[in-house]
Amino acid sequence: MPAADLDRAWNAIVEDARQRIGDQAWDTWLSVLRPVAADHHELRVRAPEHARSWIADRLLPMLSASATRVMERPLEVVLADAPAPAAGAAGQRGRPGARRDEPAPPPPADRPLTPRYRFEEFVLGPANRFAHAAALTVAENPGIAYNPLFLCGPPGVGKTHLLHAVGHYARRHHPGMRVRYCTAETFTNEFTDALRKHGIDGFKQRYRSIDLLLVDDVQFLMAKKATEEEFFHTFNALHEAGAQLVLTADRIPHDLDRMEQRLRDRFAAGLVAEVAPPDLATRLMVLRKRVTGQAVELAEPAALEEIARHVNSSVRAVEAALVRVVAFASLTDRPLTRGLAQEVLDSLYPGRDRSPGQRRADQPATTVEVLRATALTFEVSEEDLLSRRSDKRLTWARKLAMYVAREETGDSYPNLGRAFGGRNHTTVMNAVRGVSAQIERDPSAQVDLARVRARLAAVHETPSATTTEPIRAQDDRRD
Ligand SMILES: Nc1ncnc2c1ncn2[C@@H]1O[C@H](COP(=O)(O)OP(=O)(O)OP(=O)(O)O)[C@@H](O)[C@H]1O
Repeated sequence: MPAADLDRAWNAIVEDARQRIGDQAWDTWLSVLRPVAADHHELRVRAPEHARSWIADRLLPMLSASATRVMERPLEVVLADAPAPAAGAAGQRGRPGARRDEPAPPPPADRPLTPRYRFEEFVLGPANRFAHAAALTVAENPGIAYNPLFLCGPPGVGKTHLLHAVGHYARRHHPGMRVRYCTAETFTNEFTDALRKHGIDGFKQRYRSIDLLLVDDVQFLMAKKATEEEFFHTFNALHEAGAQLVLTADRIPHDLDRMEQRLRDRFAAGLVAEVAPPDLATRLMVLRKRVTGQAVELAEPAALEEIARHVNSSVRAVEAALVRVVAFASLTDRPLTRGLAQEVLDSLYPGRDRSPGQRRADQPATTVEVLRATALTFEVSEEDLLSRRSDKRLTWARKLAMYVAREETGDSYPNLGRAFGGRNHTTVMNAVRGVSAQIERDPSAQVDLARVRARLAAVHETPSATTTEPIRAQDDRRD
């Protein structure tokens, strides 16, 4: 086939494949494969040396299907013969774009376990007792009791805490055990990177030569076909070798609806333990524990009750409310009383204590309302918030809006990404985590948050109230 025809055919095949597989990992490879020749039955492509076997197993069958569709005849896509290694390069990995004398990068460092996330720090209650018992049993008898253990529930109820606790316990009580903690997002990024840069073998070695694998937020694997498939093989290899897997997700395996059935089945085959939002007594216990740990001066112990009653969605929300109340007391130099807690929380969560009907159904706000409230607070337009403009003040306003939208709507990161101008879910997730950390340590961030919330209350109660005076936000903006 002449070169021009070959290129045209190849572009059409790649386009067909891209539309069907739509996955970052495969997309990476589609862009580095090069067609070299074709006859009536075969189209030969050149692939980077270090990933030939992976491509042959995973990608070529799909490309052959696309080729057959596009060319309207059976056409198999195969690998062209590998070029002979250049003199002096024997044994080196052929990373695309890498200089020959450049050493392969070191494998990514393990994600550390958070020191505080231990069983001893975990407050028990009816909503988490079962999950806690299951996690402890697995930590005591890894690979024997329940495998995998699948912890699931809404945000902020302690799934990550329990996951890390299993890791801490295993490191302390089973010396020599190889433990690895990662998020599903890290797994995805490392996998994509391994494919693109330094070879899949090192990646497999890192994830398969361990005894305990702890993976957070596996819902992020959904709809990423190549990564899902790699995770499936990792899962099987570890399981067959008797290694323990502990996974967390924001829903039960059955509801991971955009994930392959075989992976959902694997997840559900061990023990599924749900964690629910904490009851009042647990919330109060968490607050007491945090206050003791931080030597906070309480003028009235009932202040904690006020916080526990006011905030009931998750332990994370309870902890954040405590931080805000303590910060307010110290900034205004006032004693930490029940009245002060009520005052602060009323401004942060306005309307929560009113009777239904007084406020517009007392329902959570929508993302559109959050955008409007943030735009008014920061005196920018909603288009600016959705745009790619990245000056410091606007970026902070955008991140804050993402954080409030996540808190208010509980919507998924991908959905929020779409609502915020078609951004990637990772951008939203990083923004939410960044803002969450920022408001823990920075009083002016708390003030900004309170102002957006106050504006949101007005926007929410009076949907047309978009022309009210903007509330000025703090001037020292964060990144
Ligand atoms: N029962 C508990 N006892 C003590 N602290 C808790 C408890 N549950 C949650 N926490 C604390 O609440 C915060 C949020 O918990 P964690 O990150 O584990 O939630 P999560 O369920 O994994 O949330 P996400 O799904 O958003 O990742 C952490 O600071 C954690 O230590």
